[in-house]
Amino acid sequence: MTNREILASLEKASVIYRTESGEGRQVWSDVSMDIHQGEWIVVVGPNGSGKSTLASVLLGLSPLSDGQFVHKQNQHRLTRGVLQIPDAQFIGDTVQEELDYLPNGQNLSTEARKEWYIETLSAVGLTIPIERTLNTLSGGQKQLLNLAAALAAQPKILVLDEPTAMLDPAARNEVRQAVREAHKQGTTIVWITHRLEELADATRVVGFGEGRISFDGEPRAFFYGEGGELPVMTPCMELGFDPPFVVKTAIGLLQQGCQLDLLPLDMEELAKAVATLCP
Ligand SMILES: Nc1ncnc2c1ncn2[C@@H]1O[C@H](COP(=O)(O)OP(=O)(O)OP(=O)(O)O)[C@@H](O)[C@H]1O
Repeated sequence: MTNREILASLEKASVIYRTESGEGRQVWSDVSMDIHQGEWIVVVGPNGSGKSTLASVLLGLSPLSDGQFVHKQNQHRLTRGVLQIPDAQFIGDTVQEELDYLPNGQNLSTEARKEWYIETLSAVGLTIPIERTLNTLSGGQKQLLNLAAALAAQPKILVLDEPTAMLDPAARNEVRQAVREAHKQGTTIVWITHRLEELADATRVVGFGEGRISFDGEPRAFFYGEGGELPVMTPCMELGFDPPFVVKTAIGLLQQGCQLDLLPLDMEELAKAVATLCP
């Protein structure tokens, strides 16, 4: 797929969660994947298929029951992220305390640190006073604060578990922009989502089905299949997802016998593909 440096690898990894009654419940089996420097991996799959377990494993929160998680770098420096339940990640009581736990601001003068708080928060579009207590923030603000802290820690791999789930369209856009910026600076992205439009930036799609990786490849192959034939059942459909409008339109055109130079992933590409059909 790529010859870039491997930052971390899962090798035949399994996870068993213990239920309250003490029984073991296997939720992951035989999961293998390499995460390469500079990738933007979007992880999709139905509810309960094991996507959040990937976030927990990468962030060092869920131990493996079998297999290995191999990484050269200290895990704390390697991965940072945003979990689905924002409160689970807070350490401090106020916004300021939350940011003070990060090593980055600790050696700054008082003046420079004030600037740093503002910069860190504004990277995700937050303008809240740093004195605010965390329990007075909305769910979306908490999610953004966690993202701000994760970005400020400058991890090698940024792990995002449905980071836009509680956000309005403007805040979703802020998140997308902030993550794009981090990716441009070299951060590797692992983005878990149910929103297929969030595949737009992906270099690779990993699809989970029932605790196993059922697809691992490029976004175009995810949406249109790999055979180069008229798609009937694609990896996207096999995972139970309704393809986005752009993909459905392109498949409809192919079914009508149109030859498309490019299988489009977004509206701009669809417009270009349709334009080539016009005399
Ligand atoms: N702490 C836990 N203890 C027991 N079972 C768990 C625990 N966390 C997750 N599970 C189970 O593991 C399976 C995979 O869960 P996971 O949260 O990884 O799925 P998911 O794909 O992220 O789901 P969703 O899209 O609903 O967030 C599910 O069946 C879930 O019920």
